[in-house]
Amino acid sequence: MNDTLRANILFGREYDEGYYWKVLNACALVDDLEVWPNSDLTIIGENGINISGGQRARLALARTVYSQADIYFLDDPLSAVDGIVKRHILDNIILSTGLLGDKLRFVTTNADSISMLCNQVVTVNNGSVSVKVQAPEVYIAFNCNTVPVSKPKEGGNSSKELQTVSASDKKQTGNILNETTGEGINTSSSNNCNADDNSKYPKQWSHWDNALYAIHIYINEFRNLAELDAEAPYVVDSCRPSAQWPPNGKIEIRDFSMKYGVHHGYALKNINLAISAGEKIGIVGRTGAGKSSLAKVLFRLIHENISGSISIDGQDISEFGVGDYRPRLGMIPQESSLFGGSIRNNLDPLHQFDIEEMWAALIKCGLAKHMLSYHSSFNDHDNMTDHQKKEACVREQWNNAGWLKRLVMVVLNRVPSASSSADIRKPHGLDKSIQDCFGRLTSGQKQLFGLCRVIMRKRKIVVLDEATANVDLETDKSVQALISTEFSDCTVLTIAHRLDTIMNSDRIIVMDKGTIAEIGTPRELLAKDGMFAQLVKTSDFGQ
Ligand SMILES: Nc1ncnc2c1ncn2[C@@H]1O[C@H](COP(=O)(O)OP(=O)(O)OP(=O)(O)O)[C@@H](O)[C@H]1O
Repeated sequence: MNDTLRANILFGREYDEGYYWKVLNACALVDDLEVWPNSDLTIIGENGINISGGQRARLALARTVYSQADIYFLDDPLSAVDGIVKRHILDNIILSTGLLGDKLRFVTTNADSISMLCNQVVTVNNGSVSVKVQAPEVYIAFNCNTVPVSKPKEGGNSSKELQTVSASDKKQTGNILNETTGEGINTSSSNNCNADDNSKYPKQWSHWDNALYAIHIYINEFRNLAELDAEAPYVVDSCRPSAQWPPNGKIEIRDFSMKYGVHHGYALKNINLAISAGEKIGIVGRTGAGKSSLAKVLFRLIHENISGSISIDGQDISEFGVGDYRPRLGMIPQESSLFGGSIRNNLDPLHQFDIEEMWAALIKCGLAKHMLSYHSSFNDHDNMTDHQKKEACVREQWNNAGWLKRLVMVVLNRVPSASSSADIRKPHGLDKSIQDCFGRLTSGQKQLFGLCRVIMRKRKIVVLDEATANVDLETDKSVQALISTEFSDCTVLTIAHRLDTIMNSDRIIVMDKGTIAEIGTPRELLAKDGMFAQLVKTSDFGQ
């Protein structure tokens, strides 16, 4: 909700100060409060737009823990946080030593290191289910000392100050974009919340209250849009990138600092960084450390309260219009957005690519087989020969062509052979709606679509922001292998909590409180035995 952090956690329940701070501490949220202008009374935007992915996940966890239910379903609650915070949450919430220690807990996970700690493991594989009852591994509590137990200094608790913040907390364009395309928080369910469509609202609210609340949000959204600061110009006629820009992908960041608002702490503080063309960089750090903020400034999503410069291949990026600049970089965000409509329109809304390119990308990302699985000729797309795949593309092109294009295809001898009688456009070609082909997409499948889009566009600089956090380890490995072949000559910046994802990087950056705390090859950083080594020790990778 567009309300304070506290209201988002209480969610209509009474404020029990002692238990509330216990929950905040157990969710490792106390540290985060230091950089927010009004501690736990800071307004977090609709869908948690003002906070990081890991902070959103921990807020949802705090809400459900605060509700004191008897039975908990925690849907992959730890995938968005780093190893140290993960341990903290296991100790303080999920395991027998934690706040939920005496409750029945169902936890979905793709990490063996977590299932090892459970009494029963239900494995779901291709629709079949197996159950194993086990003695949980003895867990040695990890003393991470990350969070003070006391509540932080009382800062801006007066409603007056609250008003000040909400009035000055104007939205950035990037946030509005995120907000209109984002999916909102997946809260874990508890028996104190309505689990239906109204789960967003406190239980005691009537439908009228809900309707009024919705209208309130609607009006506020318009107000926010009206108050939106003008972005940098879309196109600057005197400085336009050539079609091939950037030629190499070398990045230089000098003395760069950024705040999300005048009342906020620094999200990025005095960043100095030189990345060579083609280098593969892993970016890690505690949740809220500034990793996504670094990606945002690279895409020029933040315009105010910034200082310093960023250049790519020697060109200061602030000199370009944002409309010219942003599409030159590739990005797979924490949550890829898809919209209703055909697969074709989702991959290529501007109709810039031909069908072969789209199919090739879908095949590489392992999505094509879903689309073809019902078709008799292509029951198992993985088993199709290259020739058959090519035939499928030609058939698709033929099916979609008007008479003139078919004529051109005849002249170019690109007519589908009689043997490829399958009309793959119907019912499972690119014009099929995403929903019809995939039903409800998993977050992992959405990410694969994001990858598909980037593969088609072949950018020299690609940023992956927790792109594979929600896919299982095996898929993550194949995605990483795909990235290393597809983007071998590109500069790739990979933000990840899961260390397997970035262990093969040329260099690793460890971020901490908006600064670059460590930088070096994985080997150098391990030998240094600093923050990176600590993250490795606390991660599944370390085990
Ligand atoms: N739009 C925003 N407005 C205000 N503060 C923000 C906004 N986005 C992020 N922040 C704050 O900036 C800090 C850095 O956030 P960022 O998203 O860069 O962290 P992160 O390292 O990517 O975290 P995570 O691993 O949880 O995704 C956090 O304290 C966060 O609360």
